[in-house]
Amino acid sequence: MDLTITGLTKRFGTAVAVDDVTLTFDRPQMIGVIGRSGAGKSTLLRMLNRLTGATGGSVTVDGTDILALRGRALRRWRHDCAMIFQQFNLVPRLDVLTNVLMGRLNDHSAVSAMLRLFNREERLEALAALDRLGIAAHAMKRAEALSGGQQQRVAIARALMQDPKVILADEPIASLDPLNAKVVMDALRAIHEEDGRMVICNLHTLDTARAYCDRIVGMRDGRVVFDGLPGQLTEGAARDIYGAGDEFSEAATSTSIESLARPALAHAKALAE
Ligand SMILES: Nc1ncnc2c1ncn2[C@@H]1O[C@H](COP(=O)(O)OP(=O)(O)OP(=O)(O)O)[C@@H](O)[C@H]1O
Repeated sequence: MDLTITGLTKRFGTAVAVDDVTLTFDRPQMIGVIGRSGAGKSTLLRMLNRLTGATGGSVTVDGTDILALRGRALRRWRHDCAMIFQQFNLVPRLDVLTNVLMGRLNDHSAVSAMLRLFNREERLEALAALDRLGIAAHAMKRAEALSGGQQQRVAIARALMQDPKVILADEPIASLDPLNAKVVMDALRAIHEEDGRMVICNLHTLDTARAYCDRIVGMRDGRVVFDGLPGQLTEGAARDIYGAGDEFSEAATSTSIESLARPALAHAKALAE
């Protein structure tokens, strides 16, 4: 899979949120996008799945112009490109299983989804996705009864129901404590490694990006100011990205997730239980 972003720009009035960004992702890596608040990370991701329109530039996936898609073709792309949000975006009063089945909304009307008209095969698939994330035991609970880390895993299971080629995760751990952050990042990493899906993950924190990502893109004031391997992200490079002076401290961008060897999903599940 080849995702090519060329000269991508987004203006809100006179403010430039994303400024002439050019990036090529030519294989399904796990990519971290880092930068301080307001750097343009969310806007970049939202343009990729067309939640936000672009002001200029292009995005192509295997040669198809994503920004020109309409109707059925746009729905198909959104199906291929699942999005995970900081605030999980579950339906709090619905049970976990139905929330996961919502990942199939494209194949059902919203009405049949609310009436829970999913077939047995889909329900088993949703349960399997929850099991993979270590939370099948919570399938019949209301989503709002789960902890933040569990809710984010429900959101990941919902994304898996789309069988996406790309998972866009917009600050998926920003609302979580370090242990839950680790469980969620382990799950995203395992999904990337085991399924070969591309994961593009906005992160506030350097250490998480270094520990989990194959490639790191640093943004500052809407522009890409770093694009390299985790090992190339030196303190000097980090200073450039965060626009910090001598007072810069990596600790200020740390989630305290220890840079442990990445466990397989089964291990992540055990950790979470
Ligand atoms: N809908 C909008 N209307 C106006 N300005 C916006 C809108 N969305 C984003 N912006 C502005 O665009 C810039 C980039 O915002 P964006 O949310 O993409 O940054 P970010 O790096 O994701 O930040 P954070 O980590 O805080 O989410 C900011 O200056 C923001 O205020």
